[in-house]
Amino acid sequence: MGALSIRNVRKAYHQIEILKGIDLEVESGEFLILVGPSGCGKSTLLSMIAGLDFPTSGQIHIGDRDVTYALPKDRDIAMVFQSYALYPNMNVAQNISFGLEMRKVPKAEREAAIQRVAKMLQIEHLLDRKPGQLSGGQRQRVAMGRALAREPKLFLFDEPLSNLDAKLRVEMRAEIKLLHQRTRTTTVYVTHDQVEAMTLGDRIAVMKDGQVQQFGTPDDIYSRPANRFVAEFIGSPAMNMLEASRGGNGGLSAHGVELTLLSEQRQALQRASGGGVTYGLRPEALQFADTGLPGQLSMLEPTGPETYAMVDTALGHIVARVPGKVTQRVGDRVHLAWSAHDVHLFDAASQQRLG
Ligand SMILES: Nc1ncnc2c1ncn2[C@@H]1O[C@H](COP(=O)(O)OP(=O)(O)OP(=O)(O)O)[C@@H](O)[C@H]1O
Repeated sequence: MGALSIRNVRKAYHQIEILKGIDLEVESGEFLILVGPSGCGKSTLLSMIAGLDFPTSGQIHIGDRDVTYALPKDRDIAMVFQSYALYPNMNVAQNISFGLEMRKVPKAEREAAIQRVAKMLQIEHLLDRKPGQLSGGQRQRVAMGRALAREPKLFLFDEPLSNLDAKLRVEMRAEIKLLHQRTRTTTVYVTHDQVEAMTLGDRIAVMKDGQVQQFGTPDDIYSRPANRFVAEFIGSPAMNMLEASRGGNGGLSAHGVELTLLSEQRQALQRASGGGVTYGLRPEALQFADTGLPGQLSMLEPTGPETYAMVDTALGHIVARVPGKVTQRVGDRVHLAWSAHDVHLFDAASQQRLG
């Protein structure tokens, strides 16, 4: 049995089903990401795992215990929220040890836990300060310290970095990753940020409308998105989607342009429910070349290490993400080239992956 099992969990509020049968098995020590657009039910699912609310049906097991209807205090979990929820009148050391005190942990053990956690998070010099005297990042670290002090079975994070500025977010993201590598505590982490999802997760559950669209490693999700929604949600800029149709010769064409395919992709096309197929190309799969799909450069967005180039082609606007600076200028005629290995095919009607 895994560290956390979620079995056919459904939740309705006022007859509206918010979670529509969620199944997830999380292994011991794993870092699971719940990601999806606003309102897809990530936080609702996390509250069921935490015991802040109960499912309408289904079961939740932590280890071999059925905790579906157990209170939060009986689940051996620790939560870190986006609002740090520190006690303003207590100093950092007291904030860290408060949960232990409530559980009647002896003083010597509490002191040892404060030292262990403070060392791990490098906040030893802040132990006497009140939350009001700390920066956002330091407060977030204290909030994590409080959760870590208990050595819980399960660590739950609800968008813990969303209140931090961009630079601090990147730093704290790396710290959370290091912390997990050190403690190997099973973790469930909610975010709507795909970079956090890809960089932190051992596995990612991509959610939409109360359902898991795909559950896999970051590489699975990026390299073999299960459907069009996952393909467009993960990756920035988003995957280019070209509407194509099956030609008489077993291939694909769009606006009279023949699209490159591998032989296994031609075979996969036979699973399409109708004639319509969506041909997906990630911006990073495209290069400027001497020959290929012609188009006109309509916009350039240099970011420093790479440039996003918008090209108007017979197949529509296509975004290419090319390394470094580009020598071409807006208005120039260019050619786009790609390898058939980088093509993703989706059934236009069902939006499911074909190959
Ligand atoms: N207690 C509640 N009563 C009624 N509806 C609720 C309740 N809690 C959540 N919802 C609804 O459930 C849906 C999912 O909400 P949830 O907070 O889980 O989404 P989320 O994916 O975490 O979104 P966000 O990224 O915006 O936090 C929303 O439509 C929300 O309005």
